[in-house]
Amino acid sequence: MSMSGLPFDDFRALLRELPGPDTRALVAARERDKQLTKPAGSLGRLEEIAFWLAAWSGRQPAVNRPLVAIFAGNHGVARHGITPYPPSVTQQMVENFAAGGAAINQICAAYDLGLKIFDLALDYPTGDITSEAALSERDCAATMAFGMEAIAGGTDLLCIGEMGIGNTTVAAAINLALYGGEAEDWVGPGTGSHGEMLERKIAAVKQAVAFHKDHLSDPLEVLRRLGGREVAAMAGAILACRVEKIPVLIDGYVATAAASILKAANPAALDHCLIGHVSAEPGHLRAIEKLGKTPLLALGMRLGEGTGAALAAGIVKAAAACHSGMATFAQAGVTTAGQPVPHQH
Ligand SMILES: O=C(O)c1ccc[n+]([C@@H]2O[C@H](COP(=O)([O-])O)[C@@H](O)[C@H]2O)c1
Ligand SMILES: Cc1cc2nc[nH]c2cc1C
Repeated sequence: MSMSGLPFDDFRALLRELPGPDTRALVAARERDKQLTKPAGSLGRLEEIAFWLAAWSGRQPAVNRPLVAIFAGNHGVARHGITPYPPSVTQQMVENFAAGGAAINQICAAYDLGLKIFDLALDYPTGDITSEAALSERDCAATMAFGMEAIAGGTDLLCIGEMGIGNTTVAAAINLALYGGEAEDWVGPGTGSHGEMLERKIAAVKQAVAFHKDHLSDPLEVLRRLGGREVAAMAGAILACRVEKIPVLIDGYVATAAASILKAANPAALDHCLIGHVSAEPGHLRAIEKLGKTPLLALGMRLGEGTGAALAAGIVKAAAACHSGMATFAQAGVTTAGQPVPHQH
């Protein structure tokens, strides 16, 4: 997209004019569903998923090129001792993804999903959100635009994942800014912060939101000040999918925080998205409820790296396959529900 005026202007315009669902494809899917060889409604949520795919892809439900995108970033706030792992682990895990050794690699192989990793200036952590903005407006907008390019190679279902030591602190700060409440409502263990480390994490989130408090009514300012590069890129990718008619599965606590920025800017902005899995991170369910969504899976995972979304992609693939592959009653010569058969004694 071309950048004109202030760096955020194009995103603000895009967020105001988001395309709606394709009602023709939605009606066609509802009609087809009625004819499939199953009792009406018997595929439960799989039917809803098929309708959602139709509405937001604009065609008969199909998942032929599912893709997991992992965005990786590093965070200045990590210097406060708020996470048990050093920021160098972000780069090391990026290498592990490339070598095929991470959990997400195995899930992608098991479910036949593509995987792309986008590492975002890992040697240059974002600003420490407790005392400065994470990103300049120019950097934030450029990173959102970069995220929009994640789908350039083509996909028909995007799973949004991330990797970034310290980013559950950033996600908690975003949620506190967007939704209020107490820092304790939004801060959880992340990779394993407990005791004094968890107290420092809570203090950092409080301090960050207090420091930026006069600038948090604008969701893009929340992203720029309290977010990070992978968070901005995820927001951009979700937005690009809306424009390109690509349904989206959102992963855990951090990916949901990125999505929440868009929802705060336009209440309809996440209608093309489902939450793949509710993380064990305690604030995740609360954040999902704020979005008015119901996660597809609850497996007690708290890994990130797109794993929850990727597992849910298996269900979405199955929903599309049922909808598009099943025979109709007429094709299979199966009798439809009609008048009740007289009761025989
Ligand atoms: O997405 C989640 O629900 C989630 C919950 C806990 C941890 N993570 C991952 O753990 C990393 C951030 O944890 P932390 O403790 O360093 O903030 C980052 O790489 C995330 O992908 C992710
Ligand atoms: C090892 C490790 C793997 C991860 N994957 C996503 N976040 C992660 C954080 C750590 C620490």
